[in-house]
Amino acid sequence: MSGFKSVDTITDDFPNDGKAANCSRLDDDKQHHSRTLLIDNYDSYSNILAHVIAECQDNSSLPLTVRNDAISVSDIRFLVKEHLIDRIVISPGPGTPSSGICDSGVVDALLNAKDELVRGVPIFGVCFGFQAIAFRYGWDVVRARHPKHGEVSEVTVKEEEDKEESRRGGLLFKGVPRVFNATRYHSLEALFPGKRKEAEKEVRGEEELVALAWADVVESEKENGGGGGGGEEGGTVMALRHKVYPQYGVQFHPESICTEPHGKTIVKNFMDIADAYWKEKRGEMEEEEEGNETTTTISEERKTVLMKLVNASRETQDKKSSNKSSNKKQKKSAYRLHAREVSLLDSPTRSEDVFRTLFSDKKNAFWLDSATADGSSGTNDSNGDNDTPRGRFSVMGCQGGPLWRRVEARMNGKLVVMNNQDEIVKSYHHGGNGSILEYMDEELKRFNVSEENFATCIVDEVNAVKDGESVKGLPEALLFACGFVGSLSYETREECDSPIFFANDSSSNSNTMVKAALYFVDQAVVVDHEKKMVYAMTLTEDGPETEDLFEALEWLATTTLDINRSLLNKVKHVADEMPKKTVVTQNCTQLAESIGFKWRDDKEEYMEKIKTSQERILDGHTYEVCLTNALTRRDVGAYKQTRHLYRELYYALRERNPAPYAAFFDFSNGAGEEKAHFSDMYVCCASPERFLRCDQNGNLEAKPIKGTIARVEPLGCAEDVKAVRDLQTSVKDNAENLMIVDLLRNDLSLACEVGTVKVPGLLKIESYRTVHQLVSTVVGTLPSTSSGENHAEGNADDDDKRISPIRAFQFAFPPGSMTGAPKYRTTQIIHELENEQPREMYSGSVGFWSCRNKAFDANVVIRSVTYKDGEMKIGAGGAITRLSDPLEEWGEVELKARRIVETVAEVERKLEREREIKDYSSYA
Ligand SMILES: C=C(O[C@@H]1C=C(C(=O)O)C=C[C@H]1O)C(=O)O
Ligand SMILES: NC(=O)CC[C@H](N)C(=O)O
Repeated sequence: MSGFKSVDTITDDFPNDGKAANCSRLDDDKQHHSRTLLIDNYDSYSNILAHVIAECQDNSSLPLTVRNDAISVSDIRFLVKEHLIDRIVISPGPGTPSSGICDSGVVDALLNAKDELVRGVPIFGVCFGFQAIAFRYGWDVVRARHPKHGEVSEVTVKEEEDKEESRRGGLLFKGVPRVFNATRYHSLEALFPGKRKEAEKEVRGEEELVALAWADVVESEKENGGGGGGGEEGGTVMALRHKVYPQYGVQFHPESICTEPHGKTIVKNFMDIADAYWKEKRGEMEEEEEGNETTTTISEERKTVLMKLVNASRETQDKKSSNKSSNKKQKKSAYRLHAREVSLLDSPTRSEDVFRTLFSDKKNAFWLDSATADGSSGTNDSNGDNDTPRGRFSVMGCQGGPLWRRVEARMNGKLVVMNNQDEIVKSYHHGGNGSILEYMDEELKRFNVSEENFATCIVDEVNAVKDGESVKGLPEALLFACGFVGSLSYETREECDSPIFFANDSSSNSNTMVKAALYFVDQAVVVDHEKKMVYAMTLTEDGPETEDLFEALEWLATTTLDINRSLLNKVKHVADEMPKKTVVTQNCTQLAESIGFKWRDDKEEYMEKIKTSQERILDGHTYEVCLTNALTRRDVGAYKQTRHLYRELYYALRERNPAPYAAFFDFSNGAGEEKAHFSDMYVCCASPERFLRCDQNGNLEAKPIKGTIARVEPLGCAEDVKAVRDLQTSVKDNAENLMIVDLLRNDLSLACEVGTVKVPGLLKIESYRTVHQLVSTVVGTLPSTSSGENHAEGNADDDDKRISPIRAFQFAFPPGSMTGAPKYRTTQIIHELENEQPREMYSGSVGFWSCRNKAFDANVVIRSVTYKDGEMKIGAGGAITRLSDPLEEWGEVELKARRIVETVAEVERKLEREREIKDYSSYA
């Protein structure tokens, strides 16, 4: 597998980048502050494990986390000797310990270290880590008889009291019921060598490991603790310990949401065992080490690097706690938000009317559309299981005022920025590596709208609100206060922890591909569906009455007039023109082909790829693969015609497939400079899935979807209700979802404060026009310094140290529901299976990144049709697990693409008819 870093380099992209190194030894009182080294085997659950460890450590400090190829045994020896670490946790991970360095990096050498100092360090291995320990002591690590991914099993713990273990300060399972539930993610298992076939049996020394717990135990074996050492006729070994060294391992995942609360107890028990061990051993070891100065053989340079990491992780923690109370003075923001409001009360007006009246014929129009909440079209057809509103605000606009920008980033690092006069103001390779996320972060820092400004933003009432209170100021729940809106492609992942390797790197195709298309918006219209209000807002430079300010106020006045016009001017809706239901007898593929589309992988090819994905799963390389396919069509139409088509397409799509995170973007490129520098694109998206939202206070929320079942007409009938039940009880769908929930917990953990990552909603049903979905909610909170008042300070030094909301986005991107887990390895597998084809906007994220404290709300781009430079594209896919049936998965892909394909077919038919009538009348 390409892309793995070498063993003896510590990566500079380590998230805890620290200050200048300080090689001094720790003060004595900190010395025995148990420090854990977490070796991350490129897993997608390591960050949650880090949080669990932090919760178990005295001062909630995070472990020192290092990838398995970024540290050497000599490094570890140095850290132990300097009392900088005194226990090691080996994370889960893809692959097998039997592959040696390839999958396990330093782990293999660590477990095989000869010197007592390193051998003596207490070690706790999780899943891959567990298997690595077993492998080290001669067990076999082979394909499991009962592979499980995201499934919860009963684990039975050996009951007898173990004197040796108690001596070390307690048992690994102290306080855990004898039989408890734990989540498993493994394809391989550790088998006791004695159980191997006679012919293969090797002569080995005394057994060094003791099995402590089992799963998959048949009833008759429960009596004797689960089948001895584990083996063909026994259960699957779930926990082990070494007889002499304080080394422990568990095959299940203690950090999974479904192993709570026992997972944490087990980790804490390991910590206690390690503490007790050191109490007894430190003195002894030190004496031995006295005369043995040769054991740490790393260079001064290397020591500096290691100290930098240690200090950085310590600092992160200190910073988190100390900055909480700091109440630094706010520097005044240089930009100001102005707004006016129009009431929609007593009016049947919908956001579609507002968009059509104000922006339908405008250049660079966009619409972040909470379509499910939009008046009559928004039949919020949830079955009541999850009644929270799925989208309260819609944001729309077009080419705006003096601060407005059009931005496009390419894969080759090029960034082009155009102003509202159609002049290119910037065209460069940003920061040397073209980081669009960095660019956005910097710009949002510059344009920050302080909380004070947001709260006191004067909102002129246009229509006095009669009944009920009149609203003063913008609603607190509104995160958007101008800022970036747009679309980040799936390939933006190259700026995240998900490197891309194109075999044909030099091909101009991969280089000039659009990575991101955005507008920096300084004028926008916001519809509040809940309060039935419309706001026009604009961002201006703060200061005395400038011409810009005058123009901004004038824009507010004319825009509110236009909004009023949309109240009177009842526009034609798609709903009025199109049949609600079409009777199409062709299947999705036939229909798509009949209008000129072609799948990238036809049914046979796709099913073959599903099988390959499953092979990779069974080999232990991945637990779940979100595989996707794409329908494409070459479509070079006249500019005007294309613009018209995509607007009509979007109106129809939102009507026929209302979704809470829907969006329309006109990224067409007109003429002149714009044509010369920008791609010609449209995004029409009816996504039901929120990727990530961050509010003004740094509270993050992800709502991953996994589990899809078709609805049965008439909606709500007994069969339709049965479909909900089937989805709720499906082992496969529940497992898929749990895997992604744990993945998202992991992805939020990297940025969030320890103890804040929670799952307030697990496996809830949401129902849409054509499908029921299983949805979960994962939340977390950024350290308080990263949000709130401090942003306005503009103090670069301070700001750089904080985890900005965009960094949190970057840590979590690409959406885990579109990759599967573990993300790092799985995205590589996907890249290979999808013929190294970029997914482009599909699978990426559309949303806003606001000037209000960098709050953002971004979806997962699915159920979409996109257009770029002459190609129309509809992506669709689904999560593949060991339990997937290839034929059913193909059906799911067709199901997801179907409504989009139907909509394209219908709209084109309608436009064709209109053209014929027009031609006919002009002829007549
Ligand atoms: C890949 C798609 O959807 C993703 C996969 C889902 C699933 O496997 O059930 C559900 C929602 C999305 O996260 C798609 O719609 O194209
Ligand atoms: N979660 C894990 O660590 C998995 C370990 C190993 N790759 C397996 O599949 O069994």
